Amino acid sequence: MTRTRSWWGWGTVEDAVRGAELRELIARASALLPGADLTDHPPPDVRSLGLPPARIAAPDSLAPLCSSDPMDRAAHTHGRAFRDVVRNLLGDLRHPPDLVVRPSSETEIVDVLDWCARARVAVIPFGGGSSVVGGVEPRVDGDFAGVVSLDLTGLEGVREIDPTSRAARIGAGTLGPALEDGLRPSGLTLRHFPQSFEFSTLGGWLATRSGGHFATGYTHIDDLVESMRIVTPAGPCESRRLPGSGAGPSPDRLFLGSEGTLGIVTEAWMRLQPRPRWRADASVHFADYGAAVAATRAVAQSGLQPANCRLLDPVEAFVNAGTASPGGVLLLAFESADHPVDAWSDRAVDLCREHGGTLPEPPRHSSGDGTDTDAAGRWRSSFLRMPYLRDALAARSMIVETFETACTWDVFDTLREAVHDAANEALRRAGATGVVACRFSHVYPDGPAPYFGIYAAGRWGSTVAQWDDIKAAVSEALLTAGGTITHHHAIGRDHRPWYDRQRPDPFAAVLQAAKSVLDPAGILNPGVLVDPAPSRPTPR
Ligand SMILES: Cc1cc2nc3c(=O)[nH]c(=O)nc-3n(C[C@H](O)[C@H](O)[C@H](O)COP(=O)(O)OP(=O)(O)OC[C@H]3O[C@@H](n4cnc5c(N)ncnc54)[C@H](O)[C@@H]3O)c2cc1C
Repeated sequence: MTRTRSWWGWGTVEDAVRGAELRELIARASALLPGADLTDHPPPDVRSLGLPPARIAAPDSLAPLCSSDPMDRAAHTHGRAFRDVVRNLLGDLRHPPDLVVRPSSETEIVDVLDWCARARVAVIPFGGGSSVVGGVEPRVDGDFAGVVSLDLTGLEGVREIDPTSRAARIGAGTLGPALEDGLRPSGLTLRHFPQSFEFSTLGGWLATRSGGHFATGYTHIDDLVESMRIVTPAGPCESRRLPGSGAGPSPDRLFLGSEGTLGIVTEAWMRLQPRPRWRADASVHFADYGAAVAATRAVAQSGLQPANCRLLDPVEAFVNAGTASPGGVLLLAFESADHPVDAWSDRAVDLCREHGGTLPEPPRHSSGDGTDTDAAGRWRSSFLRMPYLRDALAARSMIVETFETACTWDVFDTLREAVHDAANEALRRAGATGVVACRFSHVYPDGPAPYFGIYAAGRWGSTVAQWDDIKAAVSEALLTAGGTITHHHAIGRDHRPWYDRQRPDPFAAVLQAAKSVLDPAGILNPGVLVDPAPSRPTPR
């Protein structure tokens, strides 16, 4: 069945929450927040939005790649954060792109960049459009004649597989499912599964340094890339395929996380792995959250490298897993393509027991052909379903959003307390009732990546302002307590005030210098990550 991408919310129109699933969701929200007004606010008709006319027209040679269709422009106006979805529902599309441009080759990208530099048009690279930090939003200051959204999904496909070195050359516009489908006949996988997997692209992952859902080991896109090809306004740049190299600073590291400000990633050689066959998983309950954190740290520092090591605090366990456990629940999983993992799982469970953990059910072990086991499959589909549930609640005046960070273990307790205090105070200021939940998305030997969720009853028409106030407060708390403004969601436009304070000044100057060399006209994603250096008067 063909599916229609939603212009305003997550995923496809056909997959929106409805029927029994919707009734159950509303019942759960009412139980969590009694008295909340959960009246539905459906999306407006795009034709009624009255988008301003496009300010620019492409030259005839590029016109076939360009669309000024209102539906296209509306769908490329925002990313897919909570605040994006709500603004779409409210019909608040202040900064639509003038044109959506769809190249399908590097030559076309070069031609588009040439035209935009000449005509002073800003270019916003757009992969799947799943940014949650305003990274694809044409909110652009400066003297630009207009803005184009450069939709890169035409650069798609697995183009070449090297089974000997276990790597593949893949087009940057390839969406997650097509990428894995292209690799499947080889028995290999990229094994990179961000929650946005279905509607985000390889180029977007590289440009934002995305994090997959595995908790340790190879889960960041950074570790999976062998070489990258980038088209910059100053010319193409391609790194050599190498398993490792000590030849100076890494060129790939300059472009990883550059968020479309230095060039367009067109393709990359990515490291592959065989599909896992052996699995073991366990859920450990705790009576005390401090003990649960200590157990998680012990597992993270044990060298066992669990695929999943997701500590849910009691609120998160209740809201998202329907489990009541006063100290939270640690979800553990191990997997391997090569050997049974029971011994690793048993050792991790022993470590948890040493910290007071108990297992209501014995650990599960399985082996198979590399497709999901029932439990893993169920977990993955509920994980992929969450953004649809968020949209249904956002349309019913709820504030449902996440933010994430990473910190060293020694400051985690202080950071968590500071975030809770800041969020609760902001909720109080907003007159909203709600809860703050925390889970670890990733763990490292030296610290966790805490991922917070806010679930609150808001006021329709005010939920964006209410969320922005909460977000500013918790961002201050994160930075002050020693965390990072983001662990894997990137900087975009929304995290700039905190990122500018977090990064060392000399590094900011180097980034600015790189920007002036690679994008001398400053047309690429203005406002994201770094501003062009102020122009200096020419010496006489
Ligand atoms: C529901 C939901 C769940 C999410 N889960 C995760 C998660 O688990 N892990 C995670 O890391 N992130 C997650 N995200 C954030 C987002 O999906 C990631 O940042 C993702 O990597 C963006 O990919 P994209 O293709 O959608 O890129 P876009 O959103 O289209 O773009 C993101 C940024 O990259 C730039 N860009 C895109 N393509 C290119 C290119 N080819 N060359 C140069 N620049 C480019 C854009 O200009 C923009 O600045 C989630 C978002 C949502 C809405």
